[in-house]
Amino acid sequence: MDPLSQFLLAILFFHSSEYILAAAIHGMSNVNVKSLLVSKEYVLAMVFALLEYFFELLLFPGLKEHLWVSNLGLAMLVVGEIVRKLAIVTAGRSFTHLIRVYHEDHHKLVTSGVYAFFRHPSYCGFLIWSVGTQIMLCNPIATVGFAVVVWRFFVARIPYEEYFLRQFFGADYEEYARRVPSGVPFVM
Ligand SMILES: C[S@@+](CC[C@H](N)C(=O)[O-])C[C@H]1O[C@@H](n2cnc3c(N)ncnc32)[C@H](O)[C@@H]1O
Repeated sequence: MDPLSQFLLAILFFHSSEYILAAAIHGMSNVNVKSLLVSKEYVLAMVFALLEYFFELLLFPGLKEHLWVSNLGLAMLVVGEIVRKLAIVTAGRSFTHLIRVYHEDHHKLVTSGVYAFFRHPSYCGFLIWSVGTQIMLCNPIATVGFAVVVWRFFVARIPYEEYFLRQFFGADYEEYARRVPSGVPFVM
């Protein structure tokens, strides 16, 4: 299969599986179109990626013929998808797409499975997945762009999320955070 078809399939699989998992874990009545995780910024980024792909295919076709680069991107995409989905399944009802700011009884601190290796496995997985999509398309500009934008997004999000996790789980979260790395590069 060519990289463009793989890219379109990867996007379709990622979003439909996010929706299906959210519905399976939280119930159909608790999911809506937002569970597809498609924001305006995200659509713009993907349109930019496609424009770069077609522009370079037309002007520098040789750039798109590095099979090993495409396969490296495909491998990253698969690894990222697996890490993220393992995180969602492991955290179960504790995993919500929106960051919880109030504690609910069924929200338990998860420290097992992939959470024993990283505090933010789903973010780590998404970072690998998103950069992998661009390496697979042999898109040099979008590869750097996606890495910087997605990384910056998580750099801002993680302290906010952990502020509430510390409020909910106190010393247990402190001890967990001391022991387990974030999983996102350069985030302690
Ligand atoms: C989109 S999920 C992301 C979870 C985690 N940051 C990750 O990358 O796998 C965000 C929700 O997960 C919850 N959460 C994050 N880490 C958690 C943990 N170790 N145990 C339980 N809930 C957690 C947060 O309270 C938040 O509502």
